[in-house]
Amino acid sequence: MAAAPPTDIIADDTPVTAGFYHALSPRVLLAGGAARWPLILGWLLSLGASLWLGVLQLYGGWYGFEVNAGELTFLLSIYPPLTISTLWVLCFGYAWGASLAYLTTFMVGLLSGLHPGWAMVFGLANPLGLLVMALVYQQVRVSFLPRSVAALMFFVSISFVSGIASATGSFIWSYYNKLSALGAFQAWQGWWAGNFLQTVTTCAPLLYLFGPAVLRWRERYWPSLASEARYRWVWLAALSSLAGVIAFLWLSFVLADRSVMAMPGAAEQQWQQRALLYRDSARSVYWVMSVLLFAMVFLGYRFLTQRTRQLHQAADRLAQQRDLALRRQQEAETARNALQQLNVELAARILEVEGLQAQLREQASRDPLTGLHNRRYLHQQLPALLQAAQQQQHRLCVLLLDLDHFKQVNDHHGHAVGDAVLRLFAARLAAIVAPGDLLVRYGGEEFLLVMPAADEARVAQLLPQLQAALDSSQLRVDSGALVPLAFSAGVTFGSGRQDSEDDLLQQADAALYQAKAAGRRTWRVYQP
Ligand SMILES: Nc1nc2c(ncn2[C@@H]2O[C@H](COP(=O)(O)OP(=O)(O)OP(=O)(O)O)[C@@H](O)[C@H]2O)c(=O)[nH]1
Repeated sequence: MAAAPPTDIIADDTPVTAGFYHALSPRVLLAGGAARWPLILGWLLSLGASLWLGVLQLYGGWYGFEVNAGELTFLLSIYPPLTISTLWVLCFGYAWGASLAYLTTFMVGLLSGLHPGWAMVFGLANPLGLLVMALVYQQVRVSFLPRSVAALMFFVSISFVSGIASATGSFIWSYYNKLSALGAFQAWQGWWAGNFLQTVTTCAPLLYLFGPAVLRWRERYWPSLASEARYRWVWLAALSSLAGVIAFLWLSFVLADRSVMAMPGAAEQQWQQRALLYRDSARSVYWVMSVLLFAMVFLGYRFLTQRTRQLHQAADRLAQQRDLALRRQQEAETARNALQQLNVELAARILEVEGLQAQLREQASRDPLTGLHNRRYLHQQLPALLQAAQQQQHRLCVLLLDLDHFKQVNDHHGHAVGDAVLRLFAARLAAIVAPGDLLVRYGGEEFLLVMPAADEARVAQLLPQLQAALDSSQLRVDSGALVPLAFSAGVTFGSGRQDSEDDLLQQADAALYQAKAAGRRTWRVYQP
């Protein structure tokens, strides 16, 4: 046995197993489901049982219990097929139970001798009552499993309204059988009261005991969430209930009135009988009205609480969505800030990298020993200097300077002294360089000086000045000996034609060769 749900009113997404009306439509059934055939077989068996019970009743001649309420005597009608079809309506949907009720009543009507046309109309009574029940349960979402006092009270109230709607069949019956007014009145009383009591006393316990298991079985093969209550047909449910009540009142009074008027005789005793009939019928109406009033108030209350709860849930959902949106916004803000920070850091890193690249470029163009630019730098700069000289139509002066007998310095005093000599020579050279001149360490002990604006006179002044500076440098080694420092130089001003870089370098080299050949510590100018 399933545990009782915590409350009989549950949110919209409550599953069918909690006992909320949710029709298993033929469309769903056609779509499949492993238990499709067992379900159809069950329905056919129910139809067979209904017919069998109906026919048994017909031929057994038993239609219910006779009730004596003072002057009112009526047959409390019992109709077993109604219980079976009500259970089908609640557990599987209106169509299942209504079709079952209609077919059974139609067949029983035919067998009882009703004209087929009348039997067709007669069969509609119970489906009408079941419609009221299905409609109310669909719209006001209260569990039809009577597993709480509230759910049971609700079930009783709906059974009453449904019973009255089902009792419309009694008029067809009375009309067709040409019953007297009193007979029709009795039939009507017995019919609705019977329907009502039968539903409450049979369906409620059966639903209580077996409902959960049946719904679990259904849920296993056709899992579905109860559809959302939209209150679209609440007015219809309310109207049909109201129509049932009005019909009940009207019929009670009209039928009682007709019954009394149809009573024969005018003796005192007969008048007394009439009065008693009126009294008893009025009393039954009061009772029923009390029950109805209670049911209406209860229904209205359930409806309102349910609606309020839904509105609360909707408000909560909205608040949650708003909070979520706010949180998202804050997260986006944080992400944006972080991104901006990253951008700033990235820009700083790019600057750093650019600085490092410039540093690397600078390092790559420098000679680490002397700190002068290197040959690589010369080849980067010389084309521009040459082009500028050619455009301005002046001669470019290129000097190639080479230390004399430098190998001996290395050999006699060691490499460290050789390095010191190279640094000293570079420093003296740098001292005579004018802005705009280009000085590089060209090779081991070779240096190249490009002077865009120098002429022979300037060279003739500069080189002796450089030798003098070297002579006065007095580089003394640990042994106390002075290291002799002299250089030779080859100078070119070009060949007078369109010289290339290589031409100029070869010319300077050739002039240097001549200077060396001339005994060193001298310089020569290239003669084209
Ligand atoms: N200490 C030191 N020696 C170097 C460096 N670069 C080249 N040398 C040396 O410079 C010397 C050049 O020798 P040579 O080409 O014979 O020239 P030289 O001895 O000066 O002879 P001439 O040029 O004909 O006067 C070699 O012994 C190289 O090892 C350097 O960076 N440091």
